[in-house]
Amino acid sequence: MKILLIGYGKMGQTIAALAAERGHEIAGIVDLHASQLNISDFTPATADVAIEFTHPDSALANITACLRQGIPVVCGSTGWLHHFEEAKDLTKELNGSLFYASNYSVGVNLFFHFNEYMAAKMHQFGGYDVSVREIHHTQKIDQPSGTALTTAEGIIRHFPSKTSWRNEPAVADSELAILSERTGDAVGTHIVTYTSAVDLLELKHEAHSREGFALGALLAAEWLPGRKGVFGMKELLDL
Ligand SMILES: NC(=O)C1=CN([C@@H]2O[C@H](COP(=O)(O)OP(=O)(O)OC[C@H]3O[C@@H](n4cnc5c(N)ncnc54)[C@H](OP(=O)(O)O)[C@@H]3O)[C@@H](O)[C@H]2O)C=CC1
Ligand SMILES: O=C(O)C1=N[C@H](C(=O)O)C[C@H](O)C1
Repeated sequence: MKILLIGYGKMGQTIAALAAERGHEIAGIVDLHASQLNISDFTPATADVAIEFTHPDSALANITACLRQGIPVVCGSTGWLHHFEEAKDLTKELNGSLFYASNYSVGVNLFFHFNEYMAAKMHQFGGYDVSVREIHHTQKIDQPSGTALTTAEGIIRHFPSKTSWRNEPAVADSELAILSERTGDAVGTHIVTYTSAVDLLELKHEAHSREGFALGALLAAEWLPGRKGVFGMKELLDL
């Protein structure tokens, strides 16, 4: 497959290396400083699919440009989801193909699945409070992480005494605290903690490298072409 890489930072470079191992060709690289190319230089004849990992402020514009060029796009950038409805509407209007995941790691998507199951069970038995903690490298721009937000949304859907989240210790019982920590080059850790008067239960995912994210993004890129609409890891992994 010919893959257009948009963003050639930590993720773009990890994906490029793994794409080569999987026999793919890099059709081109679009990056703020590492390349002079633009998305408008590419068409479906020159790129089968684009993979976008850039910045919260550029994700929507990059997705829009790919959709306008008719190139299916796999987006991994986080921190832009307040624009997700616009991206969905444009995908529909242009009969395009968009894949989005706040986290492409297969392990994290299993974590999301177990998180929802656990929230429902913990609420059913009662007596527990719940919080979310995420730990990332100091270069990370958005806070809380996209993965922590997906986790929080999963809890709020299944644990009805939490109705909103707050990115600091909770003030009201109905608030789900998401605590964010930035340290060194931590790749990404997410922990859900339930505490009661008598015990503590935790669900934790810790990424050891970026290769799990890169593999998931490539699996999505291999799966997306030929499918029209907006998709995510639940469809890809049949979770
Ligand atoms: N969904 C997932 O599984 C994962 C998501 N992410 C998310 O992916 C994004 C990128 O992460 P990461 O690779 O670690 O970040 P980096 O900062 O290492 O890389 C981002 C790259 O994008 C470039 N860039 C910035 N703006 C644009 C633009 N408008 N067009 C093209 N390129 C641009 C940057 O250039 P320059 O450095 O010159 O500014 C940089 O090379 C983040 O939002 C992060 O949260 C990360 C890991 C996994
Ligand atoms: O910026 C990162 O590094 C990561 N971002 C994603 C997020 O915001 O959840 C996924 C992963 O945790 C790494």
